[in-house]
Amino acid sequence: MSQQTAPSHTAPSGLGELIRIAEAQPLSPACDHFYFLRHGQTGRNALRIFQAVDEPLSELGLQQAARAAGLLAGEPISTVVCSDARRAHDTAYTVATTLKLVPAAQAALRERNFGALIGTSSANIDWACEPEGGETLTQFVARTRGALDTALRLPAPVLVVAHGGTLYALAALLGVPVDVGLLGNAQPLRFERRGPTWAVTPLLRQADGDAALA
Ligand SMILES: O=C(O)[C@@H](CO)OP(=O)(O)O
Repeated sequence: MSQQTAPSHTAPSGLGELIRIAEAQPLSPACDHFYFLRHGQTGRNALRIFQAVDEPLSELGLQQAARAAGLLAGEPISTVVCSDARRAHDTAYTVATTLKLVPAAQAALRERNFGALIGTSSANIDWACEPEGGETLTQFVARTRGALDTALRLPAPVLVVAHGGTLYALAALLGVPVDVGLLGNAQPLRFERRGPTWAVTPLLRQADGDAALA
């Protein structure tokens, strides 16, 4: 799983706009900690192409999901909630099975709908763009905020399995600085309340290559 080059960790274009929108509507979960997992790699992640909801995990993605399941197996997780996009659901199912849970799939946790950009290169992604037939950044942040607010009211600790965009929005909604190095596929993260602020700790500090980052 480490045959690719190390990630460059360069923040994508338009991320500041996403953060500005999210920070104006902060999220205040009642729980004191939860977990987040971006899905395993897909073939289109590796090629850096915007993908549809039916994109499956690649062979590497399946291995990453199994690795994440092993890392999360020792955590006392009570609820697994996931995006209903195939790549997130299949990752969540692998992890939840190890935890003897069943993931609850939510369309509201999907990645931003990039509309007409789906099928084109995401190498120079600009989160501030307004793709034809897709969601605006404001719409995406509002939808994601609502889905996360609902998910984090479920029996704790909760594991959310979703997307890179979900993680950018989540971090900004909690006021946690975005570390692009945490965006690699299937790297389990623990979010924890520390007084009035939140902190994020990776359960795995291993990236499988920047091809998966967008
Ligand atoms: O489509 C992508 O390349 C990214 C964008 O962040 O989404 P996902 O995390 O679903 O791979």
